[in-house]
Amino acid sequence: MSEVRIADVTASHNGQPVLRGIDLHVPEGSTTVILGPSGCGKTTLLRVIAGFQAPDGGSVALGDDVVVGPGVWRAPERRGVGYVAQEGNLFPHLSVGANVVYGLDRAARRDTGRLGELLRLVGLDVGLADRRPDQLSGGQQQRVALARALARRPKVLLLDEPFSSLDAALRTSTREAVADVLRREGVTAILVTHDQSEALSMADQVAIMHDGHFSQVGSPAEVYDRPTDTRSAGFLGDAVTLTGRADAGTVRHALGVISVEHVPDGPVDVLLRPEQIALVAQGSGRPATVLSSTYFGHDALVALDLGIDPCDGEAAVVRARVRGQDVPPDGTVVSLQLLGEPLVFPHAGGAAVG
Ligand SMILES: Nc1ncnc2c1ncn2[C@@H]1O[C@H](COP(=O)(O)OP(=O)(O)OP(=O)(O)O)[C@@H](O)[C@H]1O
Repeated sequence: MSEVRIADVTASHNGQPVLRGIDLHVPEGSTTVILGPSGCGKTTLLRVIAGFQAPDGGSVALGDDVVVGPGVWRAPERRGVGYVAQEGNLFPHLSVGANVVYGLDRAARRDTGRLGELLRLVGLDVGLADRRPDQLSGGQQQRVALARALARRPKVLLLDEPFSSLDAALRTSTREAVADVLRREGVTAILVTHDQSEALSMADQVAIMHDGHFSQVGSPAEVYDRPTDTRSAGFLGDAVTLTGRADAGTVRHALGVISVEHVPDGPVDVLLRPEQIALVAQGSGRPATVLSSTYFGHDALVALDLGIDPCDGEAAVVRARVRGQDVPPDGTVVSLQLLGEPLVFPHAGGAAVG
């Protein structure tokens, strides 16, 4: 396995720019998860790394090997890149075993020990080797696709929304099995997903993509706790954005007043996570009225009406996260308290200040 270094990669489709200067370092043996809205360029980046699409500029190196760059073009089959697509793309007419060893040299294809090892590695019973893919569940098919990609001992593994076609329960168990294989085998992997919990639970590093570039790259905790702008914050986890006004070292917003440093006077956005808003005993916090709740079992999000926000003269509504058994009925008047420090950004995007 090798580290991946991507430098200033640009790419387009039919003359339309899609990737606008991508830099990324994926350390050897680690998993980077790319998260971003539909159409922002995630698959295009994987295709450039795999060699299915030529970039307009920039370079990609796998270990010491530059596979594409100025004057360099390595064919996809010579890059040592494994690719697992959304649907697995198994050959429907071949058995599971034949799918896994497809593309290996003749000796390796005959080596049933190696086939058994690969199937066990991804948590599949060796007895499934003679079945056809349509005789397996969706989750089993994705594991076969992973075994096939790992069979060639790739330098790097690319996974493009590999769990998106699976139902919730199968998705979680397949994701855990794949994460376990990646860790145990020390695989260098880049995984694309739309699923925030997938990103937070599988990644050593999360890269948030918007409009063909990364707006933030960092550890899951960094990206969740210290997003660099309100858009990235909204993309990874639930976010509450309040308008506020900075004035001589303080920011006034709908839930109170906070002290800040280095924030120019004027309008700001105040960013919180719903778990930073606590419902406390009546009369001991800022009053609010429960509008509605969305129940998730272990927890719930409660929409709360704060009335007219004096900062902008508009109705302010925030969402707080509470335990599943603590959901207040709609219409109840509750008291709110802020936990921890909110982040402050210049109004309408930009880097965090204060
Ligand atoms: N073969 C193609 N020809 C023309 N345009 C394309 C082609 N493939 C992708 N695009 C366009 O390039 C942009 C980026 O597409 P890409 O598939 O990389 O996005 P994505 O972030 O992976 O999206 P999704 O999350 O929906 O899979 C989109 O606007 C898409 O319409």
